[in-house]
Amino acid sequence: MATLAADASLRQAQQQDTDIAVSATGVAKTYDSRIPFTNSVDVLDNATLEVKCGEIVGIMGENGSGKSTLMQILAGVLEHDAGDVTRGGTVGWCPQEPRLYDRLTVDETFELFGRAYGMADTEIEDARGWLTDVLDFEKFHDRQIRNLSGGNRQKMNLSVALMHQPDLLLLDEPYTGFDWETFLAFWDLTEELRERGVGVAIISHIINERDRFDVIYELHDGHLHRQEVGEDVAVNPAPTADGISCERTAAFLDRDEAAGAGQCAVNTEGT
Ligand SMILES: Nc1ncnc2c1ncn2[C@@H]1O[C@H](COP(=O)(O)OP(=O)(O)OP(=O)(O)O)[C@@H](O)[C@H]1O
Repeated sequence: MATLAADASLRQAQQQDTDIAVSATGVAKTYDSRIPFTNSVDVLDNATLEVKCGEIVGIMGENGSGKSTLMQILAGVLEHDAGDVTRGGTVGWCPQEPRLYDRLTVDETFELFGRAYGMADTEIEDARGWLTDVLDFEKFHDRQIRNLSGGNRQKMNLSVALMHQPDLLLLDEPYTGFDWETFLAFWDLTEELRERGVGVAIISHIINERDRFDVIYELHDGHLHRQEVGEDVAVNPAPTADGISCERTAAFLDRDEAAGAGQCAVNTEGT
C-alpha cells in the first residue's frame, strides 16, 4: 500500500515536471565592469519565474530593468551568477537585436538555420511554407535579408525561432515593425502554439496586451513580481506604451543539448 502511494506520488511529481517549459529559481546576475573606475551593474537579484507548457507568460518592466538579460539566461546563452534554470525541452529564442546574415536570401536563411537545427530538407521546406504563409512574406523568398523592410526582416527573425517547433519560445519584443494584420497573425500563431503545448514567454511593453497573457511577471529592482492576469494589481513601474514597435531576431541553442532534455508533449500534427 505504501509502495502504491509512493508510486502515485512519484508519477504526480513526474507529471508536474513535464508541465514545466522553463523554470528559474533565485537567479542573480551582475555585469562586472571591465573598465577601471566604472561600476558593475546589478541586474537580477533572486529572480524566480516559471513558464508551463501551454502557457503564455508576459515579462514587463521599464527600460533597463533587465528583461533581455533574464531572457538570455532562460535561453541558456548568458551565464548567471546564482540560482537555477531548468528547461523542459527544445528552445526557440528571438533576441531583441537582429542576428541574421544580411547577404543570405529568405530561402537561404531558412536552409541555414534549418540545417543547424538538424532538420531534414522536407521539414525545412514545410516550415518555410508554413511560416511565410502565416506571416505573409512568401513573395520575398529570394530577397536578401539586407534588402527586406524592417517588418519583413522581423518576420524572418521570428520564423527562425519557430521553424524547428520548439517546446519553449522566448520572444524579446517580437513584433517590431509589424503592421496590424501581421500583429494579429502573430497572436493567432501564438495561440495555436499554446494549444499545441508550447510554453511561450514574451517581453512586451504594450499595456493593452495584458489580457492576452496567462501570467505576467513585472521586473523591478532585480525582482520578478508575479501577477495572474485578472488580478487587479497596479503596475509598478508603469510600462511604456510604445505601440507596436520593438525589435527582435532569432538564434538557436545547441540542439543536441536542448533535445536531450526534451520533455514537453508538443503536438505537431497539421503543420
Ligand atoms: N553586456 C552588458 N554589460 C554591461 N551592462 C549590461 C550589458 N547588457 C545589459 N547591461 C545593462 O544591464 C541592465 C539591463 O539591461 P537589459 O537589456 O537586460 O534591460 P531591458 O529591461 O531588456 O531593457 P529594454 O526595455 O530597454 O530593452 C541595463 O542597465 C544595461 O545597461
